This record gives sequence, C-alpha cells and structure tokens, in this order.
Amino acid sequence: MFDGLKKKLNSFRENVEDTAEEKAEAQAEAAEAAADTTDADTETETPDAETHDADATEAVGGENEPTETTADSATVSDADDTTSETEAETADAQASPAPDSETPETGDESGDTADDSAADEADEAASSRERLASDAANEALESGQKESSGAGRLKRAAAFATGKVIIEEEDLEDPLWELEMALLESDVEMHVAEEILDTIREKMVGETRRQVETMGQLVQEALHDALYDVISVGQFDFDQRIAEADKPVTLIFTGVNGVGKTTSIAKMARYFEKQGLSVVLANGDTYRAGANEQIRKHAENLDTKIISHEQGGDPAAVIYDAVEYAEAHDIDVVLGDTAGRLHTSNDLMAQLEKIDRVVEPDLTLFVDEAVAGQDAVERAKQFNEAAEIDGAVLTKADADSNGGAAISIAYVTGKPILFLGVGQGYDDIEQFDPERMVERLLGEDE
Ligand SMILES: Nc1nc2c(ncn2[C@@H]2O[C@H](COP(=O)(O)OP(=O)(O)OP(=O)(O)O)[C@@H](O)[C@H]2O)c(=O)[nH]1
Repeated sequence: MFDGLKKKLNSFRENVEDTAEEKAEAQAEAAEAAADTTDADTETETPDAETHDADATEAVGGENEPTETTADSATVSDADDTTSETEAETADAQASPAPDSETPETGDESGDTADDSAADEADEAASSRERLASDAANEALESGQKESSGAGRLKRAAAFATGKVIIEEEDLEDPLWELEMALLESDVEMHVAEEILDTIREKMVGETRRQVETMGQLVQEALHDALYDVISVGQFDFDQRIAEADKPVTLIFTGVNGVGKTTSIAKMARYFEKQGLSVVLANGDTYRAGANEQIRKHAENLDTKIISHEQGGDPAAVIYDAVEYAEAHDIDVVLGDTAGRLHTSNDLMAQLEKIDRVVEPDLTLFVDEAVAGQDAVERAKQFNEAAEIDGAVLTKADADSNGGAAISIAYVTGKPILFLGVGQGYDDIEQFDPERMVERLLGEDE
C-alpha cells in the first residue's frame, strides 16, 4: 500500500543526506585549510625551538613565571582562528608536560623516546586544532555570525569540526524540487504539495544538527511533521462521536458510481455490529437498476434488516422510513446508501440536499477510491461544496501505490478521512489513523 510514494519519499531523504555529506566534506577541507594556514603562520612567528621549549618549561612550573606567548605578536587574520589557534597550541603546551624535560626516562633508552615525543607533539597539535574548532565554533555558532564574513567561513569550518552541519536553503533546493515532482506524480494535490515543502523548509533551514544525529533523522522528522500536518486536518474520534450521539445515529454515504459505496456500507454494518450496535440499511439508490438487488444481497450475508422502495422512488423518503423503523425498533444505527452520482449532475446533487433537509443525518460520508488520486480529491471538494460532507471513506487503498488522495483530501476539504477500504471482504475496513498513515509512507511501520 502506497509503495510508490514511499520509495520517492525515501529517495528525498537520501538526496538530502548526500547533500549534507558533500557539505560536511567541504567544511572539513575548509577546516583543514584554515588549520594549515594557521600552522604555517605560527611557524614563521614562533622563536626557535629552545625558546619555545623554555617557554613551555616555564609555563609548566619551571623556575620563571610564564612569559607572554609569541602568539600575541602574530598577525591577526580575518579568520580570528590564527591567534586563537596559536594561543590554543601554547596553552595546550602549558597544559601538558613538555616532552623529555619533565618526563623521567623510563625503561627503553632506544631512539623510540625521540619518535614518541614527535608523535605526541603531532597528536597535541591535532587535538588543539579540534579544541580550537570547538571553542571557535561554539562562539561563532552562538553569535550567529553571518556567512559572508571570514568569521562565517570559520563558523562553517568550525561547525563541521564540532560535528554540526548547518542546513541552508540552497542545500535543499534540488532535493525539494525532486520531492515536489514526486508528490505531484503521486497525485498529491498541488497546494498540498506546496504546503508540505514549506513546512519542510521551515523545519530544516538554519537548523544545526550534530552529525551523530544523522541528517536522515532530521529529514525524517521534517517529512513526518509536514505529512502529518496535512493528513490530520479535521480529524475527530469517530467511535466517540457515534457513542455520544442520540440514537438512532444516521449516516449517509455519497459518491460517484462504482467507487465502493455499497460495499463500504456493508463493511460499516459489520464494523458497528462488532461493537454491539444494531444496524438497519436503507437503499437510497433508487436510481440504478440492480441497486436494490445488490444491497439486499449484502443485508442477507450480514443478516441485517434493510428498508427499500421501488426503483425510481424518492431516496429521501426511503431513508426517512428507515429512521422511523429504527426509532420504533430501538435500533442504534441507520446506514443510508444513495445513488452513485456525478458531482456535475445537478438533479442528483439536489437530491442530496433534500435528504439533508428531510433526514438531517448525523454524518454524511463521502466515498471514493484511493486509486482515483486527483480525481477523488476534486470530487471530494465538489461534493463538500454541494452538500457538506463530514468525512471521507477511501476505498481500494489496498490497490493504491501512491497515496496522493489519502494525503490530499483532508487538506483540500477540511474534512477528515475516517476509514480506509483495504479489500473486498466485510472485515477489510480500518479506521484512518494519520500517524499510522505517515508511518506507512515513511516506512516507519516496518
Ligand atoms: N480491492 C478492493 N475492492 C473494493 C473495495 N471496496 C469496494 N471494492 C470493489 O469495488 C467494486 C464496486 O463496489 P460497489 O460497492 O458496488 O461500488 P458502488 O459505489 O456501490 O457502485 P454503485 O452501486 O454502482 O454506485 C466491487 O467489485 C467491490 O468489491 C476495497 O476496499 N478494495
């Protein structure tokens, strides 16, 4: 179910991760370049080794007070890191014992000692660069320095070294374009697609995320929230609404021909009877020859009472009679079918308005097939405008690889999808759960 769109959403996530990866690598190179430049500067500024060691010795508790480090005389470059790096290195030297002047000879007299101290020095330099990045990064990230200045370059380079990646609008441009195409190809209505993209931008641009919290997780969160926001429009607790309504509760089902209205009514009869609620069916489809026969067959299979009139009769009168029967026999729920109608057919639309006026149903449910995609969305909008619907039942979701209608209908009509038809059997119906739908689309339910 919805596998087509699921694949496309997954590739969006991969695109953004790849973009972030490339960006992180670029930041790493920038960080290395910044550090190398600093090393080169430090070498030209620093006095010869003895003085350096002497300074270092003093600094770690030798006879004299620590002297001013040479770093103070270094040229301050646009990336403040030069000074702060040398300071960091000097400070670092102060913080750790200078090689062989402090550390007593231990064990092996071989040349290894000299190699070891060279390796230690290299490690020290590398770790002080990282410390530099983390101090400067945090300072730059906290101060929110602009990207354009030299310090901005520091911010990006340093941000990488602290494991942070900053998302900018241009990083998302291509992946979001791909996502927009994917959504439209999956029959997501255009305005709904735009809303999803806007939400993702809002949630991602400017975000800094530690790399350990992978980019994929960031995208997952943004996609999850964007999809949930549009899918969950108007949701209410259906079972609670039925439980709290005065009995008999009257539900009318409307929609075009062949989408699965009659089958859905039969499934709902089974759904309510499983909850211990008694049901009577009303065949308001007095328009189509064979409609009586079809719904009567379902009533027999379900052992449920049905009220019907001759073909060509007044649908409002049939449903009204069913309500009267339910009141007289203390029945909980009336399920009224109506003629499959094209949303462009005015007289059939007028009939719906009459049923509304005469019967005053508790809920009018629009039925359409998920596989109809944009057509289902457009029809839902038109039916809602003709005779207000309270919710939708999307049938044949088991056959729908896109999910575009399931994502769009609620946002376009402002009314929730309440049930999904997931097969031809009477039990093949499930309450529509926006959270579960999003998990299905993002593959989180596997
Ligand atoms: N796979 C699948 N088939 C379904 C589902 N719901 C209905 N169908 C099938 O769709 C076809 C049409 O269903 P109906 O209930 O007759 O449709 P209808 O809207 O009542 O059609 P009219 O009575 O002509 O208005 C039937 O073959 C159903 O078995 C579903 O959720 N999944």
